[in-house]
Amino acid sequence: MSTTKGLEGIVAAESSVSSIINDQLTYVGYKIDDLAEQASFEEVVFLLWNKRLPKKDELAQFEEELASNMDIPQQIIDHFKSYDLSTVHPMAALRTAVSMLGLFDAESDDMDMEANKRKAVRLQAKMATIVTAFARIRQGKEPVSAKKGLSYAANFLYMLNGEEPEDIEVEAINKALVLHADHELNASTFTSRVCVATLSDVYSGVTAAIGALKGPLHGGANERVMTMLLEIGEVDNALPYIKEKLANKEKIMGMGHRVYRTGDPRAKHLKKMSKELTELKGQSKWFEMSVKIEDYIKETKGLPANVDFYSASVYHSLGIDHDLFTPIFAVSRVSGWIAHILEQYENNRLIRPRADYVGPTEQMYVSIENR
Ligand SMILES: CC(=O)SCCNC(=O)CCNC(=O)[C@H](O)C(C)(C)COP(=O)(O)OP(=O)(O)OC[C@H]1O[C@@H](n2cnc3c(N)ncnc32)[C@H](O)[C@@H]1OP(=O)(O)O
Ligand SMILES: O=C([O-])CC(=O)C(=O)O
Repeated sequence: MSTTKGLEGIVAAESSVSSIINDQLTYVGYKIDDLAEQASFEEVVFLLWNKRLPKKDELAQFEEELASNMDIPQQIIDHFKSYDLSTVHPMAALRTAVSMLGLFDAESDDMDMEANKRKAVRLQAKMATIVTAFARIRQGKEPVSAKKGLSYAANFLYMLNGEEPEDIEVEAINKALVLHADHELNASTFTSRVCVATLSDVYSGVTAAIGALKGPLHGGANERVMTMLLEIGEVDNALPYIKEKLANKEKIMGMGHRVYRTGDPRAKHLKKMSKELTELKGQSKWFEMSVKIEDYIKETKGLPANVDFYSASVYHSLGIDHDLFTPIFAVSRVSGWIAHILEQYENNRLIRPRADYVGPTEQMYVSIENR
């Protein structure tokens, strides 16, 4: 048997959720550039789940459904309060909380498609609340409930900070949520599909996906980009720092991609947002430093910046804690995970590849006394 390390280039599913063709990303055939510039996150979630854009009244109804499902069980809040939160990563808390959510959902194991769609709304709605409640509780504050009439992006910031955000902040979060919503068969989405292809439930699929997103080679890279920028400290230190990392054969976080060769089409939108926001907040050094790194890695290694690279300085300029960057990714990507989970259920077959055995053969068993 021949193997392809990391399953590179292997087509493992048919999907009509999103596509990457010639380095262009579309959601259900709509260009990411159009969606990033014009769509609300709620519109994009509707699109991914229904494979069409909503009409005005459908969108209003969907927004209302999301907004009215944002509260989370008090037991999850109490559970958060019971940890030593100084040692808990919010992605671990999110992974556990989503698994717990399944325990409070009477339809958790109902595999009917309509029941799965109802769970989808509840899960998408509650993800933002889980992340923001965790963030507040560890600061010794009480969680803030969602406010009626605010968009999903605005409510995320409202529940995080306890005050209504500025328009530009909402625009930045909405754009980030739109850009992160789906990405074909990335590692976490593949994980969710493998999980539910056993006919396990939606909560299991999403819990598994959160675990996969957490790693630094995937969603966890955005937090590490900020760690790197902080270590660099000043624009003039950027290139010596990067050269030393490369000399030590270390990877530069936020750079490179398994699929994109010429560039990640999402990065330019976040780059623009990063420039605007860092200038507005008097922190343009984070943007300038990022540009230096991006240019150098592109020139010397031919590697493009990925979606995680500029999202770091965008979130930092919004004053968001760095370990919440990956949870924000999850708050968006859960929409894509769910779209893929529903698609998997619709045309399911167990996902079970083979391994090429390279261990010893023909071993003789020796009893424990004689080893
Ligand atoms: C939302 C997302 O998940 S986007 C990806 C987020 N992850 C990151 O930003 C982490 C940094 N990037 C990486 O680790 C990689 O580019 C990945 C994991 C994204 C994709 O990698 P793969 O397709 O598996 O490529 P792989 O890791 O095998 O690297 C191929 C070569 O490019 C180099 N390379 C790839 N990415 C980087 C990087 N960020 N910095 C330096 N070198 C890199 C590798 O060292 C390797 O070089 P070699 O052939 O001389 O050994
Ligand atoms: O597709 C991938 O491998 C990683 C990625 O960019 C994403 O999940 O958004």
